[in-house]
Amino acid sequence: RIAVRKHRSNLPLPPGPVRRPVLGNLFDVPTTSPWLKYLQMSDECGSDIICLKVFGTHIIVTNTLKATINLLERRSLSYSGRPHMTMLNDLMGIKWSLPMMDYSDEWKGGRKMFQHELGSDSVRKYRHVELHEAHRLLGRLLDRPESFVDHIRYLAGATIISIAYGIKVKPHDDPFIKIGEVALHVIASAADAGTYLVDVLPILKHIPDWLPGAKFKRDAVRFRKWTDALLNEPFDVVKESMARGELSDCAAASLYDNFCKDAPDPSSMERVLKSTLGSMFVGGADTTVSTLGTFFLAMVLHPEVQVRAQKEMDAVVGTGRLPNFSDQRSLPYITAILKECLRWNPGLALNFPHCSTSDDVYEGYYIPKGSIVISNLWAILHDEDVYTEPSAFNPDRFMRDTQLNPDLLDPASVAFGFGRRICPGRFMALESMWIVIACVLATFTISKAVDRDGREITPDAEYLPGFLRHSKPFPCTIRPRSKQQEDLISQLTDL
Ligand code: HEM
Repeated sequence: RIAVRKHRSNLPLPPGPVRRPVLGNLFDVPTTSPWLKYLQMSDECGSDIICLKVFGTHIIVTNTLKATINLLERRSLSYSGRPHMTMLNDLMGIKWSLPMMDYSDEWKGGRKMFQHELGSDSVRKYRHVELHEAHRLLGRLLDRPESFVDHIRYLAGATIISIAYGIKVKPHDDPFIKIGEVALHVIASAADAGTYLVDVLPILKHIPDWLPGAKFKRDAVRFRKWTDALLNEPFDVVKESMARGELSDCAAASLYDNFCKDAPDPSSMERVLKSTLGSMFVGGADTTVSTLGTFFLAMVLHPEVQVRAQKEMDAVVGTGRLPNFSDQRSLPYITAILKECLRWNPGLALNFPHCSTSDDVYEGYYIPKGSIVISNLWAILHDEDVYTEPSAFNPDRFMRDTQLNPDLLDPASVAFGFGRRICPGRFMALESMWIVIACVLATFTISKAVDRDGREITPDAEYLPGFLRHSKPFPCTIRPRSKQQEDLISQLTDL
């Protein structure tokens, strides 16, 4: 049943499921594969924008590119806030981080610093770090191919820690990598909508810690140790290196020189610097893991794609060296694979929620101030009017003749969000993922694992629950393509 409700503004809210008294749509908020359920609601309502109401809060979901761009980009001034999440912001104290920060001058200061280091041009100065970490990944894949997911996670952490803080992590068991992994894990579990009742009823944050129902407060104390460590510990190392005059070639050094050194109020700029670096760490340590995991899965399931990619690689790079960034233009099919990974199984199926900061009217519907606005990225990236057979993994869709087709919607313009809150790490993420995919395809063949009876194991291509999507663990075989490729890796001097 569909409800069209008149609001006091006299205009209807966007349509949505019928509301129950008091609880509203509490039981209509989907917990599994919400992107599919929201799309279904949208079809049932005959509207690309729908509304659910939970305890007085309006949740607006945009299911098409048109509606998303019209709200989050064309009216970005009114749609760039973030909803307040009591568990993360107040109890775990991560309101210092850019993704959680409200639209404010402090947020603008952090974005400016981000842009200064990781903007489309400036990010190029960190290519040597991305290449170095890609090489280290190859070495690890040679030694312990079965742990490929751990290696990708290590790569993501090591890359961002090096770029942000100039810290070269240890080859194994690095304490900063550990901090990143645990902090990201606790943030992800606290961010999952519906995990903590205190997010729905913020008043609960005042109940005493010892009450049986106050487990969330004890969780928050435990979690906060890790998120505080993420913010403070690498920054302490930066300060020590700076005091010794040894900090260079990283975002911390460059931002300190450009924003803090001669600032009228250096200590307040240093606070922004610290939280910006922490935001790089938070944003960068787990996101690329999701898309690179999808890449390994896709290669196992689609050997024909891998064969074609390796043919392109051999024709351009040959077999006597590894690819580097200067090969990018000559390797369009490798780029097409990355685009298809972002589209086929986007890291975030639903965009990080925005919050509207003024009343608005869109296509005759009333959108009240304070609404939570969620864009259904998965629905946009699986729109069959744009991408034929959207559930198929087919990088060729991005090719025209032998080049990239500029007319097909680039998944990167969707998967990283929209408007003023668009992911500021996207250029770095794209560069880092591209070089990893290129280096892996140049040196290894990824294929199905076989069971004890010699039968191939086909992964079921399922994903774990959570707002950041990681594929369920699957076995696969990762072997060097030839002795020559194995030697190329063993001879790398920067491992
Ligand atoms: C495949 C990799 C990645 C994906 C799919 C991704 C996706 C996203 C998305 C969808 C958002 C929300 C945008 C919005 O609200 O409209 C976001 C925000 C953000 N991302 Fe990424 N991201 C990736 C990598 C990174 C990296 C490598 C960094 C850091 C270097 C980063 C840092 C951030 C930050 C700080 C925000 C919050 C921005 C704000 O609220 O102003 N991300 N990302």
